[in-house]
Amino acid sequence: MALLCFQSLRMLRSGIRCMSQNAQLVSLTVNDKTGVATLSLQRPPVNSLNLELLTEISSALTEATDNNSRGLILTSTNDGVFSAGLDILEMYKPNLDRVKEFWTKLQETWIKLYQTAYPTVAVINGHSPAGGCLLALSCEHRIMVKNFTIGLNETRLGIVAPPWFIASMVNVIGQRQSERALTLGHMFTTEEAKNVGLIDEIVQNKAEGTTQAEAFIQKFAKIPFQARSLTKTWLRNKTVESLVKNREDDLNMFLQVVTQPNAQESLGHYIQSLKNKATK
Ligand SMILES: CCCCCCCC/C=C\CC(=O)SCCNC(=O)CCNC(=O)[C@H](O)C(C)(C)COP(=O)(O)OP(=O)(O)OC[C@H]1O[C@@H](n2cnc3c(N)ncnc32)[C@H](O)[C@@H]1OP(=O)(O)O
Repeated sequence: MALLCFQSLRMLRSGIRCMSQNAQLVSLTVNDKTGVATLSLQRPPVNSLNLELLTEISSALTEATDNNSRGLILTSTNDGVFSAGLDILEMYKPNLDRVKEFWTKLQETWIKLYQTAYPTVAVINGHSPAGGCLLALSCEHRIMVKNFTIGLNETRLGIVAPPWFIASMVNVIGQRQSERALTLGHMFTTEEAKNVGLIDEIVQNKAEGTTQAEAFIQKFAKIPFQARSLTKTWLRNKTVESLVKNREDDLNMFLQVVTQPNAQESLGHYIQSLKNKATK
């Protein structure tokens, strides 16, 4: 409690204000001097994206919009894992109603993040596989701490990245590099990611990443907000519309793929391998 009060006091002094008071799996703060919001994922141990975390991310994005944020930094409270991607337990031996709700919330969260009017920067302060990589790809700028990995590794799990995951990657690194990386399920090191254009900057730590992220957002200070946001909408519209118009088909395809006996078997082995690794 004392620590909480001390932290709140320190935040107030630095002009940082807490938003999303009810959120538990994310924290949303805003810097009152710059209007930049910071959305931090905080679902231990690895920020795997389950229904509840996605729900809180989605609400936080709306709150940042309602608060007229000038920009948003997406990061993790875990220095080591940005996000482990989708929570595999949501897809393994799933309850049908819940898994439908889960996928629908993932679609909604991606659509919102991909289309925010304000500039978005991912400060990737840890590993970022699959769904974690998707979150980062959806931002406009990616800053990554050295010595971690990022990529769409779905094929390694015996599942496939949906077309909108693929499109998000192609829009950043192009067809050729995406084809090579996604079919192999390649996880790029920070340096490889920079070389291929998957990330924009390499930093030593999260604090440096945050400073750089604020500098990126500051570049838009003199650009009229609406002109910027409409340009972004038009640039990204084709990608988003292809999901918006086919959400039901996409859900059915997901259910079909993920409930295949082969996919379930692969997911089961993968969960076991993660558990074995964790107990070593
Ligand atoms: C329309 C077309 C059809 C579409 C079909 C499906 C499309 C699906 C699309 C996307 C899929 C995904 O996002 S799948 C998730 C992929 N993620 C991964 O492969 C990452 C796996 N995790 C790791 O590699 C590591 O955990 C880590 C590098 C992220 C962190 O390593 P660290 O050493 O710090 O932590 P541990 O490995 O010890 O893990 C701790 C703890 O967390 C559990 N864990 C890890 N990842 C996940 C996860 N993604 N979901 C659920 N749980 C996860 C791990 O098992 C450990 O648990 P225990 O402590 O209980 O042992």
